[in-house]
Amino acid sequence: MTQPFVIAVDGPAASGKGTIASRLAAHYGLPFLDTGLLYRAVGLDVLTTGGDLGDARAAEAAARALDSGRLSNDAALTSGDAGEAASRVAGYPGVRAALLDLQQAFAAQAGGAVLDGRDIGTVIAPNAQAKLFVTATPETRARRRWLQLTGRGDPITYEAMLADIQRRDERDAGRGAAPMVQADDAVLLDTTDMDIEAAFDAARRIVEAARAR
Ligand SMILES: Nc1ncnc2c1ncn2[C@@H]1O[C@H](COP(=O)(O)OP(=O)(O)OP(=O)(O)O)[C@@H](O)[C@H]1O
Ligand SMILES: Nc1ccn([C@@H]2O[C@H](COP(=O)(O)O)[C@@H](O)[C@H]2O)c(=O)n1
Repeated sequence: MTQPFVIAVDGPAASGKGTIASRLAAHYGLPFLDTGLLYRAVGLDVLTTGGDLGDARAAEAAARALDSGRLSNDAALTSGDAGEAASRVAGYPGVRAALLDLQQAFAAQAGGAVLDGRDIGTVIAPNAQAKLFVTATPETRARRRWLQLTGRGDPITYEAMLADIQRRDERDAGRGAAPMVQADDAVLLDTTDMDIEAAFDAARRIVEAARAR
């Protein structure tokens, strides 16, 4: 890939966007940022310092103080609690503003980048050359996340997982600040009936079509 190339991958929780995005990054030799980890880290920081997720100022302060270098290899960030905390703090415009420069700088790297999240194609990298909106039914996503979490010992039930996914979808799509929405120029990829291999192949074809434009 000779020209800078930005691939924006958005979609709801557990749709498989991170799996697809990291595989696209490896395939094209591009750096990858899972932007959900930023919001998860902020949410966890509020909780671990005894703060209140309902306190926008505390969340904004945590976002401004965030050390993005600590995002990899922190298993706590992938817990269900971190996901719930992330979606709470992600609704605060001050938190989103504090995390904006870091994400836009990542997207602006020479050569390009792959980012996944909720607002990559709409806010962070509106000029991205390839945009995907990855989705699947809530039941499919809940099952995938339930298998993932129970596989590592989390005792959550499928029913609780589905309720969590539905609550998060509503919050992410319904908030005023950078809501989760498919960008007008994003290609919808419904992975409900696809395994990981088929979903990656479909995503790669979408990116190839965008590169050829
Ligand atoms: N097409 C697929 N078929 C079956 N399982 C899948 C598929 N895609 C992803 N998975 C699995 O579903 C789980 C969630 O996938 P992933 O983490 O990629 O979702 P995500 O959309 O990035 O989630 P998050 O909202 O946490 O960012 C993982 O265990 C992953 O291996
Ligand atoms: N660009 C983004 C990325 C994430 N969020 C919020 O964080 C929560 C956790 O994200 P995961 O991708 O790790 O599930 C998510 O529910 C969003 O509320 C965001 O707002 N913008």
